[in-house]
Amino acid sequence: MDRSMPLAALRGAGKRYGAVRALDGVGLEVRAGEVLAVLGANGAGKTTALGLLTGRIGCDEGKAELFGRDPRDPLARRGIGVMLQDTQLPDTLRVDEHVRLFSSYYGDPRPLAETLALAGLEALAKRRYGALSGGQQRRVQFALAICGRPPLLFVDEPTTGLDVEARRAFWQVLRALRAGGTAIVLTTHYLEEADALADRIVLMAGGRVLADDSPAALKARASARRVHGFSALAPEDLRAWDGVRTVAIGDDGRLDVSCDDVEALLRRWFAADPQLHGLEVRQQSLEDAFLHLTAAPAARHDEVSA
Ligand SMILES: Nc1ncnc2c1ncn2[C@@H]1O[C@H](COP(=O)(O)OP(=O)(O)OP(=O)(O)O)[C@@H](O)[C@H]1O
Repeated sequence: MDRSMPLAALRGAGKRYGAVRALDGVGLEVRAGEVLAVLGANGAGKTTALGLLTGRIGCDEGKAELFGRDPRDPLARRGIGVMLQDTQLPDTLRVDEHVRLFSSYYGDPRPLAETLALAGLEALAKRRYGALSGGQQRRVQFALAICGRPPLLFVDEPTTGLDVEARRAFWQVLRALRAGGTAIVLTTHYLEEADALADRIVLMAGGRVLADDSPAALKARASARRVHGFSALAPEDLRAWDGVRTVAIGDDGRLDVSCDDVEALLRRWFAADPQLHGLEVRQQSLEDAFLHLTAAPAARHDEVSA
């Protein structure tokens, strides 16, 4: 396979469920060795995007690629490990039996002990799956996703419901896998998780990609300050100015401008619009940047990067 080719990609991908547009023209790429976090609120389309990339469901529009093939091609799927949100496994099998069985599907599986250790299951190897707690069952599902040494791992909201300690321990394991060359796509609701783990964050809302950037670049974007004010000027006027990053119209009708240099912006804004009033200046946090990006669609469409 061409080394510059992404391991997996969505290209203009759309998916409908009846009247619901779960995905709408989504493009994203997963590159070798990276951790890509797909971040978004409930219903943003994260699981659907993972479903298309892993071949569990097909696109209605656009296409999905996995190792340059259709993700539904078993040859492509052989190279991935997947941990979904809801996985039903037989209750009566023991943990080690589950892992052995799954490992037997792969040509070059990890040794059982290594898989159990990575998933934190050493002490639970002889327990029946049905006798495990929810968090422990998640660990078994994770073990099954990694036992085949896949070069590309998909994990759907892996830490939802885990306590803080278990979440941190899981992050360590993902970091170790990445250090060993595994590319990882994880979906999460948690900004902190995406920030802690990801090389790149794809932020989704309403079935669309709102941002696709490194955490550092997103933070830099968030380091801008926001100025709100009632103005006779149109958003397009301000967008053309130096140092203005984004302009949107807020719920209260004020223009909402993010910029690098507040003083320079205000000098120019007052000169162009002496009636400017209702001013408010705020520092933007990372949380703010995400809330702002995932705001109501009307505001979202208004927003254009400067
Ligand atoms: N099988 C389905 N049938 C009908 N609607 C569906 C189906 N799967 C997903 N949807 C809808 O598609 C949209 C996107 O759902 P999806 O599960 O991809 O979101 P998500 O970002 O993973 O959400 P969550 O964080 O809650 O898991 C939602 O509006 C959801 O209700």
